[in-house]
Amino acid sequence: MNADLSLYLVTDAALCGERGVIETVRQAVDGGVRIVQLREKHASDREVVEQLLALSAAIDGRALLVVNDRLDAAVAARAQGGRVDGVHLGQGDASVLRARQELGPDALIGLTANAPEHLDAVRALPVGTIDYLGVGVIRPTLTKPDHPPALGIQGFREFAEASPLPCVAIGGVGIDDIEPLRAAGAVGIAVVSALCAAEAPAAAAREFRRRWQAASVPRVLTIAGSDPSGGAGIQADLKSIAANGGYGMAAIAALTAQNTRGVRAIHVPPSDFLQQQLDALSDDIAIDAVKIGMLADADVVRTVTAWLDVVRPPIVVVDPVMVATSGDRLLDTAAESALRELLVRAHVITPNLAELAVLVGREIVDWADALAAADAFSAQIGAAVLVKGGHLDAEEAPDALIDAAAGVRQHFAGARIDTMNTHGTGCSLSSAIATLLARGLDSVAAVAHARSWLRESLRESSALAVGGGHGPVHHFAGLWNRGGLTTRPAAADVAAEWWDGIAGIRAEIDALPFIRALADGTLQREPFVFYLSQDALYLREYARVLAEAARLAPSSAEQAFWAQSAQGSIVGELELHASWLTAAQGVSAATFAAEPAPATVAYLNHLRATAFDGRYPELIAAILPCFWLYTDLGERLHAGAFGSRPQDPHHPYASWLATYADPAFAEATAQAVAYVTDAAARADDATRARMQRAFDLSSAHERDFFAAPGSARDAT
Ligand SMILES: Nc1ncnc2c1ncn2[C@@H]1O[C@H](COP(=O)(O)OP(=O)(O)O)[C@@H](O)[C@H]1O
Ligand SMILES: Cc1ncc(COP(=O)(O)O)c(N)n1
Ligand SMILES: [Mg+2]
Repeated sequence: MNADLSLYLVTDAALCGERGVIETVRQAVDGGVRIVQLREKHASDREVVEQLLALSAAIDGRALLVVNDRLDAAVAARAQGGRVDGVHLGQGDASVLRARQELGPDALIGLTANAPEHLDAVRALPVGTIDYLGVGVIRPTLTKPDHPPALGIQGFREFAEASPLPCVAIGGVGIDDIEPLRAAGAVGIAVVSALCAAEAPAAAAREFRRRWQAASVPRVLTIAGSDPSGGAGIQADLKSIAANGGYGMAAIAALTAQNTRGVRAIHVPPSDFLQQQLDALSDDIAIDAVKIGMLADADVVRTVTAWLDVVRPPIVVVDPVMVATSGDRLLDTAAESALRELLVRAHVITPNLAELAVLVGREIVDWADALAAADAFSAQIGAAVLVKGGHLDAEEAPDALIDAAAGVRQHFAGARIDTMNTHGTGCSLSSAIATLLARGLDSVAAVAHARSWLRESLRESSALAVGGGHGPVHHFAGLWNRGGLTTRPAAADVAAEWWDGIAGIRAEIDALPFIRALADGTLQREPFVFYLSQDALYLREYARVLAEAARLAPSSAEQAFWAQSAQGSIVGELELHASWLTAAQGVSAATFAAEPAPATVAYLNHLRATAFDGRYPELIAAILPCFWLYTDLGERLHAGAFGSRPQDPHHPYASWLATYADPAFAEATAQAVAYVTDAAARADDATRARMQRAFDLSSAHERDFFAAPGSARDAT
């Protein structure tokens, strides 16, 4: 059974009040009710038949219609041309076997059940006698005064698990029961008072529907053409649906032989084969949204239109594909008038500028003109029109959603992304919108969300290397980046990986006698002065390397950052000289040999060689350990690591300990880490690997630099 029972309205004339049952149902169906049960306990058969006919007209195929108990009225209403889909019977009502016999195999027949013996009775019936069970009550309710004991969510779950048939939850269901009931296996929820007694049944239904949709994965069908290169058509649609949280299905309307450069051939299978694909789906699967793309010719368009009229999917998004990005025609000119019949059945259509011009039958001169045309066309077809500005000759690539009937005129601004990879953007966008609508977003939110997803996929498209023409967008860029699946990691992941990668070196630094003695103040004056002199020599050259990074920086912000760091490094050198002179009092002359020690030379040679190569990413990766390791060590020493006592006025190296715990230095380090790891995240694999090597090497040099002064502890 494929019937959509998700939001099931049971009528109650008393609760509908002056508005009446017919009008209440009309509004509730506007809001997304999928099945209506006329429940009329006291009216005569004749009156029930009349009501069914009126309801059938008001629903107009947008939802299913069944009648409670009155099998004869259902048969009579059908005989008078009403669309009555079936009956819902209680345990004491007419025989389900007789109902099946009189209404035929396609009718929808439901049965109320709430006890284990009811399930035994159902199992004893021939397969196909009943389509679903109405299971309840869930909570005590006034609309069924003689109701059995309430099942609650857990009782419903146990019942549904034991049931051989789909179960709709009924009786006292409130909006907050939707998620738990869906999780408990409900195929739908039946509501009486929350809709019948609502001040605005459409709005109430919309909210129920939204909550229902949000509680599970929507089933989204694309009817479109195949693009074997995977960037547009069916293939793009399925990726887009998956990337946006839907379960994707595809009925192939046409096949193309195309790649990123153009379309070579088109093959259109007989339209009755498309019909078979569509029927196979709708006979078995409740479809939450349909996206329609390339339809090739008038026969195909008419097949889809007729199928929509039977199935009435709750969401229909049509991308009126006429011409591919490459300029090739994807729809017969003869099919354009048939397309109009399809568009009036859509909820949202997504023409690009050229397609909009064809649809309105006139030239579009500019963006303002496009909006005016979309406004008129939206009123004409009764659907929302998303005009796409991808083909504008402008710095901006704006879109606008215009729904004349609903009074929606939403502009979406966005700077044009500098890329050739726009193959399939229209297909991908419309599928994303269909999926997000099916997830319960309203149209403006769905478009906004779909656009920001598409923009990210466009920005990241360079990660793919597909063809030499207009390449595809990277449908899963966001997902892979966030899930750590990608070869392009997030910056934070790079930072974590690199830092972990030097864990061994960091442990070796921590274990150095120099560090330990520095921390607890037992370090002799001589190795300390040696260290200061080497640090001063180092900083002078480090400043030049930083200046080189500033010269190579790709943005002025980064340029300024490295230039400021260079200046900071020079200031640091001058300060070291001053403290060195103070500290050196009483130190033997040999220690003042202001020649760079081997470890200093080695470190500086590595930095200068990297700078000389002129590759900015590697250079800043080589620069980073001096920031990062010092900040880390300084902060830990400041916090008392290894017995350091920075607040102790008698600690001989307290001022040194303070320098490296400076918050401004920590801030600069965070910025440096961000620049470097951002660059690494954006880089290709080979560059990122070279960056990490440069970073690792500098870290090892840091360790050797700390090791060089030796360990002699102060004897005093
Ligand atoms: N270079 C680009 N930068 C940003 N957005 C773009 C770019 N090219 C297309 N888009 C967006 O992609 C979507 C598809 O638009 P468009 O190219 O006009 O339609 P189609 O792909 O059907 O020809 C729209 O949301 C549009 O704004
Ligand atoms: C099978 C098929 N369908 C549609 C398009 C249009 O692509 P776009 O999304 O770029 O307009 C295409 N090139 N191929
Ligand atoms: Mg398109």
